[in-house]
Amino acid sequence: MSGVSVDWHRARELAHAAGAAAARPARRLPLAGCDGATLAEALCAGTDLPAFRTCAVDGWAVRGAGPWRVVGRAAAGSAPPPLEADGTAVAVATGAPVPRGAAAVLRAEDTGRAGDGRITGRPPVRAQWRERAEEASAGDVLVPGGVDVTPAVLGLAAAGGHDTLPVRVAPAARGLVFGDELVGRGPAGGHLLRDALGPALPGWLARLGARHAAPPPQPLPDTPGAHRAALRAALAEADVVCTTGGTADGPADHVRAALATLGAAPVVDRVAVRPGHPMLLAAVPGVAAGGPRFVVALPGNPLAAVAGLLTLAGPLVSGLRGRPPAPCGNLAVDSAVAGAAGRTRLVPATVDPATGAARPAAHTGPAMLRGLAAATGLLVVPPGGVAAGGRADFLPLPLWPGAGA
Ligand SMILES: Nc1nc2c(c(=O)[nH]1)N[C@H]1C(S)=C(S)[C@@H](COP(=O)(O)OP(=O)(O)OC[C@H]3O[C@@H](n4cnc5c(N)ncnc54)[C@H](O)[C@@H]3O)O[C@H]1N2
Ligand code: MOO
Repeated sequence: MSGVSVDWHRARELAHAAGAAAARPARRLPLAGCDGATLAEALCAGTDLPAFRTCAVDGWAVRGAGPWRVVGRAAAGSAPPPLEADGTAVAVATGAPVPRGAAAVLRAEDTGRAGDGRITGRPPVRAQWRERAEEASAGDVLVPGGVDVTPAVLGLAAAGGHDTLPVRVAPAARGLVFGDELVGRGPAGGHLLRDALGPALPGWLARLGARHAAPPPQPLPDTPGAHRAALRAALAEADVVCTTGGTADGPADHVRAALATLGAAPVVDRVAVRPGHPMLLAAVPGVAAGGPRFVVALPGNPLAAVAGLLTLAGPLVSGLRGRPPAPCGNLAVDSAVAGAAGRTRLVPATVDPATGAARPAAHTGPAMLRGLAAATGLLVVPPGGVAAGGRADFLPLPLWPGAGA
C-alpha cells in the first residue's frame, strides 16, 4: 500500500464517510441492552407524562370548604375513591391519582384535626399535584434521534412507556500493540520500554463510543506472522481494530504488508500531520457479513498514536454509530505556536477558564504523554503556525465514555 499524505481535515472526513457507509442497520433492543448505544430514531412519549393527575405530596385531597370529613384513602398504585360531596376528604399518598371531585390537595403537615376527627387546614395557593401531560403529551418528541442512550434517556424511555428502543449498538473494537522492545508491566530499563498504549487503548476506544472487551492488549512481537495472526483473530470479532507500532518503513514495520495479505484497501494512507504522519485507515472486506471491518494502524510513538486515534478512529466510530464527527471549536491562542512545514500540527492544550483562550501544553513531543495528560483538547495548528492572540481550531479530547471525536 502506498499513498500521498492526506490533509488532516480531509482525513477526518474520509474516515467518517467510511464509517457512515458501513453503519449497521438499527436494531430494536430491550432497554437493558441499550445503555451507550445511539438512538436511531426520535424517542416519543408513548403516553401523556404524567399519564394522570398525580398527587405530589402525602396529605389530604379535599372538596369544598373545611373542615373535611374523611371518606376514604388513596394509596399510590390504587384507584382512589371519588369525592362526591363538599366537606369531604380522602387521605392521599404521593404518586396516587388525585381523586375525582377534589378541589385541592393539602400537605399532611399543613393540616390538623378538629375535636370530631375532621381535617382542618387551608388549601394551598399552588396546586399540590402534577397535572396530566404537564411534561409531555403522548406522541411528543422527548429526545431527538442520533444521540447517546444515557441512563437518563433509558429512564425517560421507561417513563414514556417503552420496553425496547431502536438503536445502533456501539461497534466492537480491539487494540493490538506491537513492539519487541515493550514490556507490559513493571518499569522501563536497559533496552526495554514500558508499553504506554495497551493500558490506554480500551479507555480511548470507549470514549470514542466503541466497546473494547477486557483484558487490555499486551505487547506482541514485531514479526510478519504475529501481525497477520493477531489481525486475523481480532478482525473475526471486532468491527474496528486499532494497532500500534510498525507503521513506518523500518525493517520491523510490518503492518502494511500484513494488511495487504488480508486484502485490505486503504481509505486514508498517511496524513499530513505531526505527530502521527504514518497513520493508516484500511477497510477489510469479506471478514464478516454486513459490511467491511476496519483497521486503524497507529504509529508507535505514544502521542502520535493518540493523534491517530482522534484523527481516524474517532470519526470512523462516530460514522459507524450514525453520528456526525465531533466538531472542532475555534479559539484564540494565548502564545505563538510554530507550524510544521506542509503539515497540520496537533498540540495538546488547555483552555484558560478566565479568557477562554487555548494554552499550548509543555512536553508535547511525539513520544511524550505528559502534556496530553494535562490537556483538554488538541490545538490544530496550520502549516504557517499561529501568532499569539491569533485563532486556531481546537478538537476537544473525548473525556467521558461515548463522547466521540
Ligand atoms: N525512516 C523513517 N523513520 C521514521 C518515520 C519515517 O517516515 N521514516 N516516521 C517516524 C514517525 S513520524 C513515527 S510516528 C514513527 C512511527 O513508528 P512506527 O509506527 O513504525 O512505530 P515503532 O517504530 O514501532 O515505534 C516508534 C517509537 O515508539 C515507541 N513505541 C512503540 N510502541 C510503544 C508503546 N506501546 N508504548 C510506548 N512506546 C512505544 C517505540 O519504542 C519507538 O521509540 O516512526 C518514525 N520513524
Ligand atoms: O508521527 Mo511522528 O510522531 O510525527 O514522530
